[in-house]
Amino acid sequence: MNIRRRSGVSRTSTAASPKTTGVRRLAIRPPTVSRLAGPLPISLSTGRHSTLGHSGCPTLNKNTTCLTEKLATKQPSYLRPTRNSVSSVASQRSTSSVINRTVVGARTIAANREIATSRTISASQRTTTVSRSGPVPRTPSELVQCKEKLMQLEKELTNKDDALKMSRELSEMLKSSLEINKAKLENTSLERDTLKDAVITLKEKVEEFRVTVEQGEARMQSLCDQLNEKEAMIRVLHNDVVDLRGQIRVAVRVRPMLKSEAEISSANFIEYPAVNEIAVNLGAKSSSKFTFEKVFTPVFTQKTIFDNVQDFILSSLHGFNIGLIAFGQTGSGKTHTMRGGEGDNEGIIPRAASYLFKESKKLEETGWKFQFSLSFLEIYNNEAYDLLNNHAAVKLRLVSNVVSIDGLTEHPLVKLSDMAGLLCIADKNRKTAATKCNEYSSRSHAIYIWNIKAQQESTGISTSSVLKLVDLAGSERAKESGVVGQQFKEMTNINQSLSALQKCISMQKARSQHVPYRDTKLTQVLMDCLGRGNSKTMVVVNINPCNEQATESKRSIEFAAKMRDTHIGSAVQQRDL
Ligand SMILES: Nc1ncnc2c1ncn2[C@@H]1O[C@H](COP(=O)(O)OP(=O)(O)OP(=O)(O)O)[C@@H](O)[C@H]1O
Repeated sequence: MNIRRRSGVSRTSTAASPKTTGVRRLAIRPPTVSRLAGPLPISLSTGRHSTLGHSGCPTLNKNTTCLTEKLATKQPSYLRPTRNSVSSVASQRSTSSVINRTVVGARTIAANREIATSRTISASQRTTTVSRSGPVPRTPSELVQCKEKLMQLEKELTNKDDALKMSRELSEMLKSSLEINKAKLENTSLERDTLKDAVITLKEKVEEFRVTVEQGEARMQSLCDQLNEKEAMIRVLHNDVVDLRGQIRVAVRVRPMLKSEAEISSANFIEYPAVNEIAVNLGAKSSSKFTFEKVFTPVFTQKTIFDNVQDFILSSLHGFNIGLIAFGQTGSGKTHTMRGGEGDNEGIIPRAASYLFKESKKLEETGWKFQFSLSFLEIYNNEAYDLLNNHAAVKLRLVSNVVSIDGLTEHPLVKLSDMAGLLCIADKNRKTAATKCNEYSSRSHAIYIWNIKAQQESTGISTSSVLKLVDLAGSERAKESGVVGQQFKEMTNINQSLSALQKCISMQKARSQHVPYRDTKLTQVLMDCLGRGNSKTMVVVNINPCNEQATESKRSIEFAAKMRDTHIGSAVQQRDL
């Protein structure tokens, strides 16, 4: 009976439709609507819970029922029905008792399920005020719908629960990440402070270093200035020494007798009374003694010869024009002295190349920079030819007392091996010319012109100078040699040029206003090395020791003595403007 009375109880949801159920809306205040979302097994007349749990729905398990009972006993006041709702329910009781029994059973099951699941709903979900209940199911299909809805709700609930779990986990992760970041931030702040301190220390050190560098630079500049001064002083002293030995220095070199000569000749007209003295004895009545800057006896090697001329050659790097001339009769050893052979037999020209490269490297350490270039000129029958350009003819011009050679090729010398290549070309061109004319090489003057440009950035000084290494033609006298025709012409030209050379040097000695440099091609080419303001000259007179050549040898020595006595004022360094 109790059950029947209670079976007329309508649902307590706020969403219950009074029209359908005949139950007036209960004044239920949220907050935990989700708990109350399904129909509850509550007797509206007594406010007590339904006891239909087990009997109304056999499938309902015991636990769920107990839960329902617990909930019902603890039902809050806002779930209790009003008086109006009770009377309304009573009027409906008889007509729908059967349905209600079923419905109530179903509602109890649903409510129990919902209550059971609602316990896991989060606090946020509990605040929702939406009612999930619909009209009370009256038919089995409605019941099924109700069940489906319930399942759907449960599913949603599970999903939300999962989402909540994930949110919680995420929140935990974010929390821990926040903690880590906080810790990191604190570390970063500490590091930043440490770095700030380090930067300040570094700045101080940089400043100290800058000051030290400035002081070092000033010291270095001062040392460089001192070095430059000393280097300039050394140059002056070096050139003073060279000048003291004479602006025109004359040396005599007597070559040894060749094996072939020794078989048919003897060499006893030359004597060496003292160091740097040579005596020529052509008989009891004709004996002469000469003194020179140097007398190189036959025992002197190619190396010792060069050692004696290298300081002279060095002056060319200091901005002075230098002329080193090999004079002598045919076969006296001029080419051997200047060009020489291979290895130990190398002459002055290849040795000068090595020396200039070596010395220029040393001077580069004091800030000097050098540029070298080379030209090879040949003068034959008073005409000039380029030995590095297929023996092409070139023209000499004198402009304001400065010689310029039109068409003469100039070849840069960057490294020592460049010189060797150019020497080969020159030798080849000379040989080719020699095949056309017998004894050609003895009849021509070969002039190796080494152009030197120097610059010192720190002082702004720049110089340009030239080193001319000359292998003159043989100096025989035409009349005495008895040659005729082409050979006579050659010999005449040779002797004219050699006489002009001697004349120019003599007139320079006499400080003549007019020195006839223009007279021959040879003197034109050599004029900047023959006593002009910035020049120094050295003549090596080569002597054939054989008695048969005694007269010609004596003449050569006398020629040398005349040049030796010539005095030319001190040389002046050739500075660029
Ligand atoms: N100091 C020396 N030691 C050994 N041999 C030498 C010496 N000087 C010259 N000779 C040799 O003597 C010969 C003639 O020398 P060289 O050709 O140099 O004379 P030259 O004066 O240049 O003659 P030319 O005027 O005909 O060119 C060569 O065979 C050379 O090798």
